[in-house]
Amino acid sequence: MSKMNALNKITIIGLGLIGGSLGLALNKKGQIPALVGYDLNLTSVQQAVAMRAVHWGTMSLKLAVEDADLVILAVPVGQIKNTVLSILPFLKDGCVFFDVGSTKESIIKEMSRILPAHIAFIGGHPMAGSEKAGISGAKDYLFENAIYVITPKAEESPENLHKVLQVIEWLGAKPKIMSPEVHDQAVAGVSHLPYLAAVSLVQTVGELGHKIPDAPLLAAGGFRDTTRIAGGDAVMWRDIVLSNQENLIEMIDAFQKQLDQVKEYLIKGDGERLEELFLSSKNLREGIPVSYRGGLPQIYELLISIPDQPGMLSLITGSLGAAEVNIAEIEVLRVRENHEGAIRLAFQHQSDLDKALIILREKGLSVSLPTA
Ligand SMILES: NC(=O)c1ccc[n+]([C@@H]2O[C@H](COP(=O)([O-])OP(=O)(O)OC[C@H]3O[C@@H](n4cnc5c(N)ncnc54)[C@H](O)[C@@H]3O)[C@@H](O)[C@H]2O)c1
Ligand SMILES: O=C(O)C(=O)C[C@]1(C(=O)O)C=C[C@@H](O)C=C1
Repeated sequence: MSKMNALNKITIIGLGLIGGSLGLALNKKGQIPALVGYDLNLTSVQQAVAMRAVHWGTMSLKLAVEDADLVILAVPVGQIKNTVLSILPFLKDGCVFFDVGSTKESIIKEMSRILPAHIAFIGGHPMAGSEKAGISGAKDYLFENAIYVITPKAEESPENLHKVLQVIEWLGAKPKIMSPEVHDQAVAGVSHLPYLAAVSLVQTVGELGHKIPDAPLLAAGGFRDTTRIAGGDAVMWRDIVLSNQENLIEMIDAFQKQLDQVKEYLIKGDGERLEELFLSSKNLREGIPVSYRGGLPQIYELLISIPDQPGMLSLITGSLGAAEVNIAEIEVLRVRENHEGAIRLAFQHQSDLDKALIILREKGLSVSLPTA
């Protein structure tokens, strides 16, 4: 990067899940002389410094942003405009704003109304996250392999574009340039509708719980997987859905049509059509790239069938631990009394998976690799 384009000071405004994760990843990369954080909440600033998500933090906006080459806005969508207005007086010429907001069209329009010509705004949206709000959930690997959408103006300077592309590269993410309008239509379907569907599912089961108090007790993996995102922050999601109203209403109509279709097949008892629909959905879902796991790095998995007897878990973890095989994730599946259960293990490296296969089979365990 030439001196003119240097990123000597980057400031992150909003040190929550996304701001904290950005800071952790950028700090780990070690390329930025000054990585500074600001948040309305003092505890978040203190935590960010303690976790080394920033080099230093402050509750003074002026100190935070003066001399910054890039200001990353990681606040809820509804806070972006006011935050930008309060920062503007302290910025040096040539500073670039880069946001992470989940919607783009309304933000970009607002920015073109309020920003002077010498301050650039490049819209961004990392397609990775979690339902955990706040810096405690921040992870340095959150954006690895994730798509990072940017929505620059057609006339944006190559120098400014280069700055945000450099940051995306440091995060290990994959940049994708889109128009704000197309981005918002796409995320209405792949991100915002799933959140509303999860909310509606949770509410439906909540109501069922009034009639059958034990029903929520029976909720297993299927319910948990399809509703995880409903645990997200209410204010963040309120801002997101309100800033993508029209696209989302269209998506809700499309979703309702799908539900009506299934309902019609059910009423008619049309097994053939239902099977066709389920098969086509299975195929469509399998067509979604698997190397990308919502921002998590590639992992290598295996499944172990285990008899229902004490000590199985410690046998597995103990024998892998003794061979210094590092387990990244462990999940106990389908364990019912007097039945075989299964354990899923995940590793960060293919070499760990290979070693684990040998060790566990030597212990007489039935180990398999999951199908795609
Ligand atoms: N959570 C996700 O999965 C996800 C993924 C991609 C993008 N985003 C977007 O990232 C942004 C941040 O989301 P998050 O999940 O990190 O939320 P979060 O609640 O974890 O963090 C937001 C942080 O911003 C701070 N904040 C709020 N208003 C502020 C203001 N006016 N000035 C300074 N700090 C302020 C809060 O104190 C908090 O620390 C949102 O715009 C969201 O749409 C979220
Ligand atoms: O929770 C996750 O795994 C996410 O990826 C969060 C998620 C999404 O589901 O689309 C939610 C909102 C964001 O704007 C981007 C990502």
